[in-house]
Amino acid sequence: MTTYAYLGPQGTFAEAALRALPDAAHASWSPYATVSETLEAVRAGVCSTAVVPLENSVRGVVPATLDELASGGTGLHIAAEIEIPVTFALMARPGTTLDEVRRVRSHPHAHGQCRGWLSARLPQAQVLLSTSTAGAAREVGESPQPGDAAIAAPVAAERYGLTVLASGIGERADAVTRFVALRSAGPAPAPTGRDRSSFLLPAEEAGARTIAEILGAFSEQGVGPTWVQSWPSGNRLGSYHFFVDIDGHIEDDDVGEVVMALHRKGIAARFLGSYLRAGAGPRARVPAPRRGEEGGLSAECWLEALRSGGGVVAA
Ligand SMILES: O=C(O)C(=O)Cc1ccccc1
Repeated sequence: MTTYAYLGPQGTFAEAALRALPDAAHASWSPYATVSETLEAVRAGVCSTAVVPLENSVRGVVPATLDELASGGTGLHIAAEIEIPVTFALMARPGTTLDEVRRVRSHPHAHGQCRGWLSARLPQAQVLLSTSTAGAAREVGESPQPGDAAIAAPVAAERYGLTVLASGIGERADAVTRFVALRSAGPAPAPTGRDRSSFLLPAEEAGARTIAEILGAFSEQGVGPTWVQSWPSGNRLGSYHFFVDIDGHIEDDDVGEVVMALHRKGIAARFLGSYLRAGAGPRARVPAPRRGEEGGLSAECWLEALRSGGGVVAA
């Protein structure tokens, strides 16, 4: 039986992501307060798999998760990815009205997606950060202070006895967050034909190479990265680790060729896992270069437009 650790407490989006995993109904789940503690539960052997947020379609990556993956000591591989829609509600203890709200607690990614609403409706409210949305809701439920509110998933209001004062307060109704399930490094699950693979190119390996050289190793094999993130190594300005995702499985020939091509360039990529990719889209591969000029500006005209200061050009 899988034993899941997830970014808790109950009512987080991470919990919703866990629920979406195929074996969730037959697994045990334990909430942890922070991303680090969630991953530590797996490293310490208390749980087999950790579910943590990786990236949001509006606010971008979750630094705590990338920090852990980049630190090199995780010894964890991605076993699954889950994408779930995220919608936000403002909630407070029963009896509190919107006019009385003085402090709004939430996860930084939730605050970041509700800035417009907060500045329009609660411009004077103090923003307080919590380690998760449901953590913020729980703090408000337990807080004796009047005027406290939280931004969280509507389900967290029920869980912590709060009243929803406003819902759908995020900037984008279609916001999505990508979560990953991480477990101890080991052989990847068998290829399905709809897989994704993740790699970390550590700063010390990428060294003086340009990003073009690094990404060239992928495109030379016809493999287009679907996700690239540079992440500061902390050593000095300009020293980055690179996270790269590609469609395909480590067992696939072209993915294997990429790994070998990187190695020949002196870059020992760290493998972060092959797993069934979320979404049913086709495998991403490098498109053929544009040859004709049909239906658009010629490449020369486009360059000329940019050189003359035009960013937006009517075709
Ligand atoms: O705090 C949560 O509920 C999480 O799962 C992290 C998060 C917070 C805001 C948007 C997406 C994920």
